[in-house]
Amino acid sequence: MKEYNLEGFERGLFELGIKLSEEQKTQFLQYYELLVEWNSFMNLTAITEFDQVITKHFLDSLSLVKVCDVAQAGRILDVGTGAGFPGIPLKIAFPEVEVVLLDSLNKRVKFLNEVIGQLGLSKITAVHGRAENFARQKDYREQFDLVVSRAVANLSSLSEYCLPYVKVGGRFVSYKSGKLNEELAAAQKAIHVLGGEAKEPVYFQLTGTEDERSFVCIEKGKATPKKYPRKAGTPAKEPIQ
Ligand SMILES: C[S@@+](CC[C@H](N)C(=O)[O-])C[C@H]1O[C@@H](n2cnc3c(N)ncnc32)[C@H](O)[C@@H]1O
Repeated sequence: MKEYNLEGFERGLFELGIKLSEEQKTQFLQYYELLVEWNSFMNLTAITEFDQVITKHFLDSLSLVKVCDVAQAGRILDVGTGAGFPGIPLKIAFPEVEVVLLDSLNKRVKFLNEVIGQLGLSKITAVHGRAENFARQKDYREQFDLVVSRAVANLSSLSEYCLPYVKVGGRFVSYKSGKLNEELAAAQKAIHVLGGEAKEPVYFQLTGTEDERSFVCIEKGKATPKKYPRKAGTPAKEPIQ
C-alpha cells in the first residue's frame, strides 16, 4: 500500500472524538484505494483526491456522532448508499453495529460487496433494490433502530423512503447541506403522516472546511400507515404535501 499523510484525518477524528486502531485506519486506506480503482471504470464519485475523500466522504459520514451515539445504535440502514456513504465509514469506525446498505444501482452494490470482502467486514450486507420496494418486506419494514441517508432526495420524498424502515421508537437521520428551513417546512406533512416528528436541525461546519452541513433527526413515534411507501417512483414525482 502507498504511504499516505493521515494528519488531516487524525485531526478530524480527534475533533469528532473518534479513536481508531491501526487496523481500522488501514481499512479506511484500503477503502480509499478500492474507490479510486473502481472509479476508473465505473461512476462512483466525483471526488478522488486523497484529502478530499478523507474530508468530504469519510469525515462527513462520521459526523453522525454529533447527533447519535453510533456505537449504541444497533441495526442501521443506509438508504441510497452509492459508493458506501455514510454506511461503510460508520461500519469501519463502529464495528459493533449491524449495517445494511441499500442502493438501486447493481454495479454499486457489486463494488460494495468487493469492499466488504477485501476489508473483512462482518455484520454488514449490501442489497440491490429500490427503497420503495424493500420497505414492503417483513424483515425490513420497521426493523431498524436507525436509518441514515445522504444526498438521495428532498426531505419529503426521502422520509417516504426511509421512515417505513424505522422501528417505532427509532430514528431517521438525514445528512443535509446548509440551511433547511424551506425543505423542512415542505416535508413536515410527510413526516407527520409517516409517523415521525422532526427535531430542530443541527447545523455545523464540516471539519477542516468552510462547508456548511446539517442533520435532520426524525423520531418515529407511530407506525407508518400500510399504504406507504407508494409505488416506486411516486414519492419522488409526487412528494406528500
Ligand atoms: C447522489 S448518490 C449519493 C450516494 C451516497 N449516499 C453519497 O452520499 O455519496 C444517490 C444514490 O441513491 C441511489 N438511489 C436513488 N433513489 C433510490 C431509491 N429509490 N432506492 C434506492 N436507492 C436509490 C442512487 O442509485 C445513488 O447511488
